[in-house]
Amino acid sequence: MELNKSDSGLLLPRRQTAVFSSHLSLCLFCFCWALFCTLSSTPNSETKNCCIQSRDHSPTYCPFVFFFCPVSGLQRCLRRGMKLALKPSYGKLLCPAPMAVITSQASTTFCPPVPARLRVRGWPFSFLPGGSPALAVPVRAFSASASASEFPERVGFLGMGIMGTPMAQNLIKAGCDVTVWNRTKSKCDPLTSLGAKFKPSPEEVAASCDVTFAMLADPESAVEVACGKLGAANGMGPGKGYVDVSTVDGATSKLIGERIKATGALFLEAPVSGSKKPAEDGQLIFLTAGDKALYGSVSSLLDIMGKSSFYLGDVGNGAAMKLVVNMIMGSMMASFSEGLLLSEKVGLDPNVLVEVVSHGAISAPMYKLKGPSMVQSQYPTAFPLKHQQKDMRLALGLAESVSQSTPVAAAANELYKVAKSHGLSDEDFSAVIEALKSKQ
Ligand SMILES: NC(=O)C1=CN([C@@H]2O[C@H](COP(=O)(O)OP(=O)(O)OC[C@H]3O[C@@H](n4cnc5c(N)ncnc54)[C@H](OP(=O)(O)O)[C@@H]3O)[C@@H](O)[C@H]2O)C=CC1
Ligand SMILES: O=CC(=O)O
Repeated sequence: MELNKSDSGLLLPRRQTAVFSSHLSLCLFCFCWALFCTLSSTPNSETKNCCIQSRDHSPTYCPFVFFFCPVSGLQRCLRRGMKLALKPSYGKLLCPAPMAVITSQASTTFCPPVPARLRVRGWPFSFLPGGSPALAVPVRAFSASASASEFPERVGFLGMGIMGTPMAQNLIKAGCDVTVWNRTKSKCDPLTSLGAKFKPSPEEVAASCDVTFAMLADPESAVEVACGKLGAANGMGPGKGYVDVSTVDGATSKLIGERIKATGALFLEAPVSGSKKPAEDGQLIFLTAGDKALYGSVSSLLDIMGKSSFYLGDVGNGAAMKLVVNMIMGSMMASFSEGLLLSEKVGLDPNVLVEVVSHGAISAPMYKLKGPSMVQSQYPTAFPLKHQQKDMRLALGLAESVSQSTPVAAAANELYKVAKSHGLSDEDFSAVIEALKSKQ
């Protein structure tokens, strides 16, 4: 085919040049802005105690942060004296180097708040190393952008277990007005001592809040708390939202969603990936599906509790994604357990196996985290074994529903069942290794 010179020979390079120059101008602008911010700001009484820090607390200067500071509305958070944690993912997107401690150079005089609708998530990052986050997921790139004025006014939290407690704590620490409930009331005490309100039933929590989160053990408890006699649905209505972050199957999630939506409220399923420590550190991954409007209005809250979130469409997709992820995780842990025991039986040091694995392609944070304690037969509970077995069971049901063969997961599930029968339900799921020991 004959090529049109003006189309292929000239215009394309020109376009590239234009893109390059616009990026260059933007970078130049960022630099000037950063310089201006640094020179013109004088920490005042409102800001001098505030800082933004990455998790590694390394005091590296990053000009991009100064550029995004006014855009992100960070000022309003700073004015309220909040200490904001800039998450690693945010840092990576903004800056090629690990970063950053930014003392509050950003003064209120040059950082006027910008309305939320003008805050575009994603586009500014496309020219930075690593490309646009939008390519991978709708990453909440402006994690630090949530100012208190954008939070839903009153937030309810139902279920103060291993996960619910730190999640609610992070909301309280971020300045949200939180009301809690738990079946065992005493577990609410650490939250109320941090400033949370308490209501004696899920219904009353939902009635007194704009949005209510639920973090419950399993499908049965999730349904009971949402749809039972004093369930949250009784307190829901138009203008409210219910976000179920428990790990349940799609059918359960749909049932709860329908009950909630029948009241005129919105529903979002948002199971989380990440265990006790990520929950404490606000580093969870939300797998959401359902009402997109609710996803939008709770995004600032998800930002506080997590490092990223995925919106997956219709209710059921979040649950399915979570079950697939946990099915893989459960099989990985069972296989790792076999490897540890085999290495020991043939005279190798299982600690060295953990080290070897950590250097190669099958390296996983989970092995590094749990391996050393498994070698010592210690299983401090982060993710209870009974919940892992529940997830295997639900994942196998999901596979069955679409006739997908999952023999590895089925075998792993049997091991978790054996471990449960040995009284290990409330131990960490890494205690599944004990099921292999007792077989020998
Ligand atoms: N732990 C982890 O690492 C992770 C867990 N998950 C999932 O999150 C959910 C919660 O996990 P986690 O916090 O670890 O679990 P916990 O067992 O620590 O907490 C379970 C919560 O559910 C409540 N609950 C149980 N049964 C009922 C019931 N019948 N009626 C009312 N409330 C009930 C418990 O109340 P009470 O205190 O009264 O018993 C408690 O608040 C599970 O679905 C789990 O699979 C997801 C990611 C990670
Ligand atoms: O569901 C458990 C997790 O670690 O994720």
